[in-house]
Amino acid sequence: MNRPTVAMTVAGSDSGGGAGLQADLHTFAAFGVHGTTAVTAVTVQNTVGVTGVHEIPPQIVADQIASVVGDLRPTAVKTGMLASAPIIEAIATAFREHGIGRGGTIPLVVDPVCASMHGDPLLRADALAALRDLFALATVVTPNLDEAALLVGTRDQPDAARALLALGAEHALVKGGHGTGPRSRDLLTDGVTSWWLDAERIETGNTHGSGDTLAAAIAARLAGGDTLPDAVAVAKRYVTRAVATSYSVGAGHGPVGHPTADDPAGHPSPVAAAESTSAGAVAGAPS
Ligand SMILES: Nc1ncnc2c1ncn2[C@@H]1O[C@H](COP(=O)(O)OP(=O)(O)O)[C@@H](O)[C@H]1O
Ligand SMILES: Cc1ncc(COP(=O)(O)O)c(N)n1
Repeated sequence: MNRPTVAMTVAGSDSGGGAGLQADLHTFAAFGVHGTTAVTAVTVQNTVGVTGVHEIPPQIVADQIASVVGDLRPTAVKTGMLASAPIIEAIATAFREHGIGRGGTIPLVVDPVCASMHGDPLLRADALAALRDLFALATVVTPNLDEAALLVGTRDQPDAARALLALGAEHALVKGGHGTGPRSRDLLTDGVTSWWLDAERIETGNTHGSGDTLAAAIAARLAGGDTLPDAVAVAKRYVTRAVATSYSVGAGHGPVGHPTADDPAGHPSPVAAAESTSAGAVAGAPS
């Protein structure tokens, strides 16, 4: 019997279905990956904003991780909304115990979610230090420009990336979705090689869940065995299609779409430097 590739998201629930673990599961499904979850918080959320947060007890979050890893054996993990310092600390301990992240065998994508696109907080203000500590386990950390400013004090992509690597992340992917100009450029670096992942900026207010979708797509590809730069190149192409297929629902910001991926996880199609260059990425020294 064929067994599917398995990935796990450690994230919050968005009752509006556009972001959080709902976006992650849509993304995993689009890549043909079986998605599993450890829920950190339940948000009361729609397309207009977040009006409530219920945090899950830290031990229950850790137990979900142990339960899933012990049975379904995910081959990549991503994190999204983590809510509080005690939850982050319980997750970090569970990750170390189960070989998730640097020093282990299971790659880890840390999307350092701090607020919703409406500006509603999704992380307690006193949890920033715990979140920074988690970066030492990350195969890649994927802040947007606002999160980069909050976490490392700069919106300059190369400067932010360097600061994130100094905190222990193996790779930094500083996203440019919140920038200005006709292109939406993300910077990936491991400190030696850097890649600008460049795509057209699509004119739409419906980008709810774009960051979650990018990070989940990276995790889906890592779960299928891609290298990190290959996974990011495929994921960037995917999120551009996701934004292009976004739609209006509700009165506020609609979600990105989740079209079937061109490159399902588990079916390697190496993209590395050569092909990602043709997709708009440029490899070179950090600048
Ligand atoms: N309007 C857009 N057109 C094309 N790509 C976009 C657009 N907005 C965001 N992206 C891309 O979606 C991904 C998520 O970016 P960003 O919006 O910065 O993160 P977040 O959702 O965490 O705030 C990035 O790859 C970014 O370049
Ligand atoms: C539970 C949860 N997780 C993550 C986000 C971030 O998504 P966005 O930046 O698109 O609002 C969110 N709004 N809700």
